[in-house]
Amino acid sequence: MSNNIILSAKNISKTFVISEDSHNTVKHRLFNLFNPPRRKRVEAIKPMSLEIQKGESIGLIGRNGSGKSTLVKVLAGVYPVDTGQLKINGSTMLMNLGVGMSHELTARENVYISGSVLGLKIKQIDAIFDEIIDFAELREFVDTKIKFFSSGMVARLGFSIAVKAGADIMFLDEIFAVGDMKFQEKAVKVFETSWIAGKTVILVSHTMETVRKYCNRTMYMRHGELVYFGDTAKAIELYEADNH
Ligand SMILES: Nc1ncnc2c1ncn2[C@@H]1O[C@H](COP(=O)(O)OP(=O)(O)OP(=O)(O)O)[C@@H](O)[C@H]1O
Repeated sequence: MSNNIILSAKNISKTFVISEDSHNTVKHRLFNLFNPPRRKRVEAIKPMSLEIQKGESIGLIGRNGSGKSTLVKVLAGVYPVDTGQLKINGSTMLMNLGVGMSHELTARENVYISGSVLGLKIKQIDAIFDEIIDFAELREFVDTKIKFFSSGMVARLGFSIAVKAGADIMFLDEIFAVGDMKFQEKAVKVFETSWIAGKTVILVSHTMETVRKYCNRTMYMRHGELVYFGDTAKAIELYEADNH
């Protein structure tokens, strides 16, 4: 892998097998004993190859169900690939509605666990702990189990950890869609500071303005296929043309 390439994927794919269970009442099940529910294959990620350079800010767009979340989960190592190879040259962090957070643990415990997963030592986490909690505006809830948090509060905690502890590659799945307006403004501000400069970011978003503003290249997905990966304006144009 060349020095500047932080992520390289060759022919990766991911298929889910789901059962189309229409037999969900007792009556249906009894009358269909010999006619089990059918299994359906969903090719969430059709074979694709891509390379991302260090420091790039990449947009990921596409309609609901086109495979965006599955792709970031595969690239972040949450799901194993079915085929192909994935090479990552650094630490990764996936931020969406609380993925990676343990709901039975408190905000404090989650900060320490996420920090260690990101490779920080306890002392390093101690040093940024207050900043994380204050940025997330969760001081009052620091010792509350996050299962009692709203989804926006969980997202705020995840985003604050990302901002303060940071991984080499940040996957941000619809982070601007969660959190209240005030927090969204704060999240956007982070993007406008130098934070984004040293990081490699993959931003999943349905808001074209955000993608246009912050992403130097963009991937457009349709039905699990990577239709286009390149210039952001062109990707948005293709997406909008398909959805007219
Ligand atoms: N864990 C899973 N098990 C089975 N099928 C799944 C799973 N996760 C996703 N899928 C299926 O894979 C396809 C792609 O879903 P995915 O969530 O990646 O789309 P998306 O582009 O992120 O959608 P959205 O914009 O709504 O978030 C969909 O058909 C979905 O039903």
